[in-house]
Amino acid sequence: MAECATYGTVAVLQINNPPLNVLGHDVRSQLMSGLQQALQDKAVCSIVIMGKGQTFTAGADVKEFGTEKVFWEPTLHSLVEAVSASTKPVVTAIHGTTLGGGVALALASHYRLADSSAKMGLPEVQLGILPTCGVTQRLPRLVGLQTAVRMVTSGQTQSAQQALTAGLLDKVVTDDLLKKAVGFARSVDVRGLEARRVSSWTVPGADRAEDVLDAARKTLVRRSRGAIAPLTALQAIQASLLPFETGMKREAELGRYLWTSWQAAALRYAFFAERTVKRWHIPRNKNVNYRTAEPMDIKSVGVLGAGTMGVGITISLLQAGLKVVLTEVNKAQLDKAVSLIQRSLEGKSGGKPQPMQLRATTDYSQLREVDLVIEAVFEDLALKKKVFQQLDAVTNPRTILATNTSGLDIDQIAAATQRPDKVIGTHFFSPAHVMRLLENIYGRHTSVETIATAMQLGATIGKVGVLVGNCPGFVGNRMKGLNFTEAMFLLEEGAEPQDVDKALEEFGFAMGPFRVSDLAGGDVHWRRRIQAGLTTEHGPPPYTPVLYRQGNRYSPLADMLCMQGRFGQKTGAGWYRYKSGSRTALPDAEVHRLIHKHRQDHGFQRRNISSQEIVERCLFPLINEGFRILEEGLATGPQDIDVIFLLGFGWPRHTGGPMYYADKVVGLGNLLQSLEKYRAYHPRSAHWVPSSLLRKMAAQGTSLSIWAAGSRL
Ligand SMILES: CC(C)(COP(=O)(O)OP(=O)(O)OC[C@H]1O[C@@H](n2cnc3c(N)ncnc32)[C@H](O)[C@@H]1OP(=O)(O)O)[C@@H](O)C(=O)NCCC(=O)NCCSC(=O)/C=C/CCCCCCCCCCCCC(=O)O
Repeated sequence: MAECATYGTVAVLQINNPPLNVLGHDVRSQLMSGLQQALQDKAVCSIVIMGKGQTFTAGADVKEFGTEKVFWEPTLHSLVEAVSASTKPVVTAIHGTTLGGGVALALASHYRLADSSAKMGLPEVQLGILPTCGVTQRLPRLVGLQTAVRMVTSGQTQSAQQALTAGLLDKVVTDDLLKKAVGFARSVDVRGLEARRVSSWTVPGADRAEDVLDAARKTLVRRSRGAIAPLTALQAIQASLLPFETGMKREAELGRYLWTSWQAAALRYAFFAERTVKRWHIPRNKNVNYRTAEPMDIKSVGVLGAGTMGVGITISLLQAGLKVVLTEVNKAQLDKAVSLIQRSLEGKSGGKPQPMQLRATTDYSQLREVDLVIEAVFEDLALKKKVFQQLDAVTNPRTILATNTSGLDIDQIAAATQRPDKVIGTHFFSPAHVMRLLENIYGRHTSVETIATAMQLGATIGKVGVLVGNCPGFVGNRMKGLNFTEAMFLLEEGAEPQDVDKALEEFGFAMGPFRVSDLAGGDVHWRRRIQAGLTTEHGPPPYTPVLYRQGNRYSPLADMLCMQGRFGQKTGAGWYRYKSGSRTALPDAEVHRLIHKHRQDHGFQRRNISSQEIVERCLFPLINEGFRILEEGLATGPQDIDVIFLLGFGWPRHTGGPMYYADKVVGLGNLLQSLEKYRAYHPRSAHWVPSSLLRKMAAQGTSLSIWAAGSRL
């Protein structure tokens, strides 16, 4: 856990708790006793604290957070204070990615050394808590308010060089950190120790503090969208302007407030959910799971289609060091894509992709030898089936064929080939090189090897792969679609697009559904509705009631906009209007007139609709659908659904995701009651009928977390 050794007059305490040296209770205990021994040993003049293996330490053990263990002595706080109070100089030697509590230990030490490849960060606000243990008090004294605010409130990591420039490190070294740290520790003089205690320093630039803090507060109010940790952390940093002990008390007070908040619990859940989804199984056949599966080795990938998605996918693959054959029948489109890809990679790595790594071609037969193909052509079932037939003919029979469809039937696409076991959905989210989610969809015949390979590919390219079953829209779009459906009903009943967007943005989404629709392009879903027979390019299908389709209430408002060519930002008009070259959504009188006339034509009585009703009506049907998805065995567990929404649809992370939010914030009983209430008002919408799983769980008074713990392997 922690090993102690002496090198002449230097005692070295090395954390050894693989894989990430997290500071659980055992590690803390051993570090504390190592420190005490070193302090008592007359032969020891200085002390080095460092880590073995991958990293110095990834910080506190987050698995302890929900338990009492975090308060067992020595707590992290006691350990950090013991380091700070040491009567012999302590040098912390950092390597790997050092986070949270690791930075707290470094700040309390008297000297800080790092390997040149090290990174340092304070991700606590991402877990809904504060960097306590004196970090908010020592860091500003060391690096100034501005850098401290940036590090603490963003949670982003700094490179060793950046940390050195900021004053966080005393020295950056290359190679043999142990030897260099011991050499450094030998050179430091105990007589200078008092001056090295950061707690005795004052914050540099304190005269400009108000300006810095005001500017940070304004930015954070806008950015945090309801998350309380960043603004609370700012208050703790502000307290660093007070005497050290007073600031420490304030830090502890604010730390306790966040520690017990529901948002901290939700963010902790989100942290582990992202890691849990890699432990997938197929609910209807638990023998098919991550343990029994062996992925194929993927070295080269073909990408078919060089549109926006194809380009983003290609960038992700190249960045991970895979060979890519980008295929597109339209030469001009292909050339444009290659130049976009090169520009994007130059910006990131300072170098063009190696010519060997990216081959661009208009010739399908060049895909013959790749290990896996990702098809990213236009979202049209007939076209995809034709493309898969061609791919089946030209590629090696062992090649996996993946489709980037966002909701079409995987089984129908697979049926166009002679290798349905090697066909899978790999649904990337736009922009594909930025968004971290990869929704992987297995069909009826997809083999376990194919599933494992798609999941492995996700990890290789730095995405979080979530495995789901095949149904229209899969998990993400199937649930998300209901949110938009209700949003339009709200317009019919009296809300304006900006009212709906504002309510959901206040809930924590970066953008409400109408702004998202304008950004993505309303035509995408319009075409899908046309394909599904819900509408036509000229209005409702013949003999179809305007407000009722396929057994459910239907709003034609989005179709009406599309029929006018209002597809959103790209056409300068959608649910809002846009000035040329601008992305700012401006309310549009024409849209208001269209909605108003529609209300009059169909006898809707306009009424005031509260933000609460908007949020509930947009989110509760979506959550109810999540329960149906679990019931139908289309997702391994609620974590999978939550991760899809957190990483793919901008669901506010501090609420944990739709299923967590329903379970722990709304409460399943309350959710059921609300669904029943809205169902009574809106009997023609099947999405208000509560799922039987929800009913059962609400009746039993059980929770999704208990259900998930029992079902996950
Ligand atoms: C970048 C990483 C470090 C590594 O990434 P990667 O290599 O891809 O590995 P992963 O797959 O992510 O992780 C591998 C497994 O390790 C698990 N893991 C990772 N980090 C932790 C962790 N910190 N704790 C536990 N487990 C961890 C992960 O789940 C994987 O497990 P598995 O394979 O799935 O089983 C990456 O991992 C990463 O970014 N990790 C994040 C680490 C992090 O967030 N660190 C900061 C933790 S918070 C902290 O350190 C805070 C310290 C100060 C407060 C301490 C709390 C005290 C109680 C407060 C009481 C109230 C206040 C009172 C005030 C007072 O008195 O002071």
